[in-house]
Amino acid sequence: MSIKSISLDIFFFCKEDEKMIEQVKNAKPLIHCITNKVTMNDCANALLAIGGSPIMADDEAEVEDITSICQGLLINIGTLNQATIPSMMKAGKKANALQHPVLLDPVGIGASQLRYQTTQQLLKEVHFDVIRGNISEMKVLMNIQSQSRGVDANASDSITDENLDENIIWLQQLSSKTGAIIAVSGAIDVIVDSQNAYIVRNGCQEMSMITGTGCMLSAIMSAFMVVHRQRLLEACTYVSALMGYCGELAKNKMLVEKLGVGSLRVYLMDYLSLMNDGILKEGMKIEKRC
Ligand SMILES: Nc1ncnc2c1ncn2[C@@H]1O[C@H](COP(=O)(O)OP(=O)(O)O)[C@@H](O)[C@H]1O
Ligand SMILES: Cc1ncsc1CCOP(=O)(O)O
Ligand SMILES: [Mg+2]
Repeated sequence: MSIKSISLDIFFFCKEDEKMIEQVKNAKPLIHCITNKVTMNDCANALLAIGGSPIMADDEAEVEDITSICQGLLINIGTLNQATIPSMMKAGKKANALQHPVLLDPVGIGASQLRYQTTQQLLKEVHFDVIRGNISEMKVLMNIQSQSRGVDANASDSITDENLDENIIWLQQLSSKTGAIIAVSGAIDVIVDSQNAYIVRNGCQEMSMITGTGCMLSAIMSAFMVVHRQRLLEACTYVSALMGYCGELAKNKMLVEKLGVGSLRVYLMDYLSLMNDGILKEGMKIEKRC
C-alpha cells in the first residue's frame, strides 16, 4: 500500500473547524476529571486556560453525581488505586448512560499488572470515545511488545518517518477494536480512527522534560471532545497541534530568556491561555494521510 500525506497548514478541514478554540471558550464545557495526583493541578489549570471548566472528583460515593452535572469525563489512570478503580468504573458507566463522551489516558499501563488489568476491565465495561497516550502505552494496549519505562514512552518505540506507515496500520486496528479515536503523542503525533489518519509535527523534545504535558493534552482534548463531538477526529488533531505549538512558543521564550524547564512549564500555561484559532492557524503543522 502506498500512503501519501497532504499538508494542511493553510487549508483546514472545513470552515467551522477554523473556530474550534473559540467555540470551546463559548461553550465552557464542564469536565469531570478522575486523574492522577501528580499532575491534577496542571490539568485543572490547562483546562481553565483553554476555556473549559474542570472538576476533580474521585470518591466512589460522589462520582455519579459529579458526572451527571458535567458534559464530559476524563479517566487518567496515572495514580489509580483500590479506592479510585471502582470510581472510574462507576463514572464511566454513568457517562455512557448519559451519552457523555469519555476519554481514557492509560498512563503507565505497561508498568504494572494493576494498571494493565484495570484498563482491560475499563475497556470491557466502558465505551471510550478517545484514548490518548504515548506510543509505548498504545503498544501495550494492542499487546505489542514494549519495554515499559514507567509513565514515559520508550525511545525504541518512537514513531519516525521510517516506521510511520506500519504504525498507522496497527493504530487503526486498535481504533477498530476499541471503537475509540486513538491519539498518540510524541515527536510525531498520530491521530486515527479506523479509516483516517492525521499527523501533527508540532511540539518540542523539551516538553517531555516536564511532567504532565501528556496529561494536560488529554484534559484539553476532553473539553474539545465535548464541544466538537461531530468532528471528533479533527478536534483531537487540532488539540495535538495546539498543545505542541504552545510548547514550541514556550521553549522559544525560555531560550531567549536563558531559563530552564521551570519557566517552560509556566510559559506553556501562558501560551495555552493566549492561544486562539488565528494564532494556531499560523503555527500548526498538520498532515492528512491518504
Ligand atoms: N520529542 C518530542 N518532540 C516534539 N514534541 C514532543 C516530543 N515529546 C513529547 N512531545 C509533545 O509533548 C506532549 C506530551 O507528549 P508525550 O510526552 O508523548 O506524552 P506523555 O507525557 O503522556 O508520555 C505532546 O504534545 C507531544 O506532542
Ligand atoms: C510521573 C507520574 N507518575 C504517575 S502519574 C505521573 C504523571 C504522568 O504525566 P504525563 O503522562 O503527562 O507525563
Ligand atoms: Mg502520559
